[in-house]
Amino acid sequence: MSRTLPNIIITGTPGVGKTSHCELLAERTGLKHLSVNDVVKDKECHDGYDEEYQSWIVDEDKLLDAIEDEAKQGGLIIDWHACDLFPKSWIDLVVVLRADTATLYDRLKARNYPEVKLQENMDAEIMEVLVQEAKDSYDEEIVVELQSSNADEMEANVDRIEQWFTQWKKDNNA
Ligand SMILES: Nc1ncnc2c1ncn2[C@@H]1O[C@H](COP(=O)(O)OP(=O)(O)OP(=O)(O)O)[C@@H](O)[C@H]1O
Repeated sequence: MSRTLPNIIITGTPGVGKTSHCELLAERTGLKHLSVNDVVKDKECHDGYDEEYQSWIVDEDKLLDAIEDEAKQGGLIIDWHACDLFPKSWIDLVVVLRADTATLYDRLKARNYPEVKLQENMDAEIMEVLVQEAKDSYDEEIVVELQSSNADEMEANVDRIEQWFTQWKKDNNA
């Protein structure tokens, strides 16, 4: 069964602005902001908490089971710092947000991240880990890389994704 609404992944290194983009986009489009972090916590899709990294150890199979029904219906904006776990057939657009390193450093520092986690995330952004993961996991034509270092860029990104959504609906619900 084909979806009447698309599923969009908004991904990128922690701190690039995924949540901020998803919230704004959800308001504008009526799509549902699916914070994977919240699903992992609320539906206990994890094997415990890693104190050193201060993050959940995600059980990907449980996570996929938890969101499968909703994803198959469509209409989700999936907010997560990884993208390779979601089946290709679920996904219509993958947005990889980027931020310049000085900006990202300040954002992560402001969160009081443990040093090891801060360094790992900075390295991931510099090495373009998420861009590569997205390109390796999905057809290149559905992967878009957008800058998110300031408010103007965020506004322009949300406008652009909203336009894509309007076009998708025209193309798929004729
Ligand atoms: N384009 C932007 N312009 C200005 N500030 C931004 C922008 N994007 C994010 N921020 C700010 O950076 C901080 C981190 O943003 P946000 O929580 O949206 O990132 P995230 O990618 O969702 O992080 P996480 O993966 O940890 O959930 C917030 O304080 C947010 O207001």
